[in-house]
Amino acid sequence: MKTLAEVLEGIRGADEEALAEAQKHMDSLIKPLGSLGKLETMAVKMAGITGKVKNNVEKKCSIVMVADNGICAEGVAGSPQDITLVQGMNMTKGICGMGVLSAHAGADIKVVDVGIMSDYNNDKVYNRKVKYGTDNFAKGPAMSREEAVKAIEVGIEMVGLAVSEGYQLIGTGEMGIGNTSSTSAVFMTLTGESAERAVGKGGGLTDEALRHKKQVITEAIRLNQPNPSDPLDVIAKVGGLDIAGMVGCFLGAAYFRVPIVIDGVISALSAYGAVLLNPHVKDFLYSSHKSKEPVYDLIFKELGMEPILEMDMRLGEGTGCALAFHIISAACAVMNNMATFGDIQYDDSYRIDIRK
Ligand SMILES: O=C(O)c1ccc[n+]([C@@H]2O[C@H](COP(=O)([O-])O)[C@@H](O)[C@H]2O)c1
Ligand SMILES: Cc1cc2nc[nH]c2cc1C
Repeated sequence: MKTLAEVLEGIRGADEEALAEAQKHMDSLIKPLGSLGKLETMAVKMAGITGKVKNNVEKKCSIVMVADNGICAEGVAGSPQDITLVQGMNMTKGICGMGVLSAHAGADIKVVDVGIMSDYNNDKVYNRKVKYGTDNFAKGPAMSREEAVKAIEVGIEMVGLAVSEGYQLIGTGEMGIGNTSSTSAVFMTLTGESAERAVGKGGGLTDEALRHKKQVITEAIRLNQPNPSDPLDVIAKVGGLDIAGMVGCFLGAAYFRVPIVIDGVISALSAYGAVLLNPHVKDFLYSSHKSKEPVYDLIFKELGMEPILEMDMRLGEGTGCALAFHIISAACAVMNNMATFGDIQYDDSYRIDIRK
């Protein structure tokens, strides 16, 4: 099993030679230059990850980090806290939103208990419980730095396992009532952003409850004083085990050189955390849908990325990744299967490149 330190040390950026070769092949295909837009950039990006121009992403899975968040005690979430456990179990049966959409996309699911607050009987769950839910970060740190590192290493381990099983494309997912609070708290600390702009209604809140959520998060940051230039300190003090587990997935994907898809707002924040820990991680990231939770846009601006779908979704779980899988696979089909001008023996010198 890889440690966080080994992974941070071992991550390398995109394969520049493969990127250049892939761009050359893409530009030789029978179409106006750049006319397949993001499908082109997605297919070329894949080459930078794998080192190969042509890639197959048919074997794919989503890794779902399930954990409880102690901040729920403050009344910041509209859903009952035990939905975390209930949905975690439902995910192993494939009956929840992400289960149905993943099956539809031909993707497998790995459900990981990185911190559910209760015990259960389900051997389909990867039990990697770091602790029985985070502590309430309105009263003190959510967890210790060591626990945050352990949860990150769970994510790294799960991606390593998926890669050893032959998975070629990884999705991220989470289930953790209260985790839009930790997501906003981490982002506000890292960037200095205000609660007004960075806190939303998550799974559903009244306007009054939203005002309370903003207050609780602002106060919690003041109480814990996380160090904005130390992402691990921030994740430990005002983050969550679900977030830490996903940070580990993104770092692991970069280390093992496999493409990984960002899901909704919690996943986006985790990707941002991983990029802060090692900027090369960005070379391995694919976006999916734009989450309706307001901090999503702020995170994506920091990441310098754009979502590929706008579907008014805000369920999380890994639902957006399941949709993106179809499109990433389509991008690879373009690179793999379209003919070149050379193949059809047609002179392409008339083509004008109107890309910026
Ligand atoms: O992924 C998103 O963009 C997203 C936005 C809002 C809510 N969620 C899901 O809802 C839960 C968190 O919402 P909340 O209100 O309990 O903090 C968590 O289990 C997420 O899967 C997910
Ligand atoms: C049922 C349910 C499923 C969820 N999945 C993510 N957040 C959720 C919140 C609820 C309430």
